[in-house]
Amino acid sequence: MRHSSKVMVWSVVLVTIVMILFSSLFSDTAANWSLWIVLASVVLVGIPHGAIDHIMAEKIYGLDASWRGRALFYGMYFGLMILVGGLWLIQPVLGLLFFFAISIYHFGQADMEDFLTHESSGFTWYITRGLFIIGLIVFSDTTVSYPIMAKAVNTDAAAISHLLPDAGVMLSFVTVIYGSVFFYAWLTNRLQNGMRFLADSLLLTALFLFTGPMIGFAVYFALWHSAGHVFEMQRYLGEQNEPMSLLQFYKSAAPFTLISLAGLALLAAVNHAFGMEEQFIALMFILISVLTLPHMVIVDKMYGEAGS
Ligand SMILES: CC1=C(/C=C/C(C)=C/C=C/C(C)=C/C=O)C(C)(C)CCC1
Ligand SMILES: [Fe+2]
Repeated sequence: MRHSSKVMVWSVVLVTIVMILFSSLFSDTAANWSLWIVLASVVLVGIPHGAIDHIMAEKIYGLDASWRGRALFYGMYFGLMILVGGLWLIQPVLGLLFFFAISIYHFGQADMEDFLTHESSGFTWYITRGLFIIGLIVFSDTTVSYPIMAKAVNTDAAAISHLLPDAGVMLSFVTVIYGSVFFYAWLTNRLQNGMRFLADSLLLTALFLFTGPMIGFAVYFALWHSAGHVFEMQRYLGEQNEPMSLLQFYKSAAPFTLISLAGLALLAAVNHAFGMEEQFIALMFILISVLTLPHMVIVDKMYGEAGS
């Protein structure tokens, strides 16, 4: 997690601990609220963090404000969205696997920004970190995660649990891989802020084990991934002598956030009309995946440019 100040870091720790206590002490209420907590995370921070991609792209690719520059960006962005949407339509299982693959890379890349020394090239560490996060999301409570994944690929949860090894085995497996790979990274001086990385990993593990995939994801996505990302973009723009305040960030993010939310509302309305409320989270899941690929491409370029 990269955050701009100590106060931010401690606020994230505090919120995480409060959510862990809330889920443990009031587990029924937490379960009832979890969909709303995910929605709040996605709407208030998750979608806005991707909704300034057009501004980032302008800087990163040096696109000018000409029609040609704009057409290039939106053509690329929507083209990639349609590609992912098409994959979901034609081969939902591949759509799901592809989404997990890009989530692993994208989550891992953003998370490791603060913890890798400059000499180490990132890919292995990104993938290891991302695998751990997705492992926690998928296997921390499969009674919650499997039905959502099943809906997205038109099957039932039993089929998924039949296909995959036991969740406890999978969790231990990803934890052992994560632990050993990063122990090696630490031994070979590829890790910096090692103690903070350890604390960060333990806190995230506790978060998912105590709160499950929904609240765990909501907290991670808003406070680790998206907030960290916003600070990273602020740093990048600051280096380009174009500092961006938080208010400016939300203003710039407003148009595409609202368009995405309108899309989500449309999906919800169509679903409601067909009496398929429980599909909603699966649809939101697919919507996020469609938005993630172009976003990932731009963010990857940003990290490459920042040269970290
Ligand atoms: C499996 C699973 C989930 C996974 C969500 C993922 C994988 C989101 C990735 C988002 C990305 C990469 C955003 C980029 O900025 C949910 C919805 C928490 C619900 C429980 C089951
Ligand atoms: Fe992101």
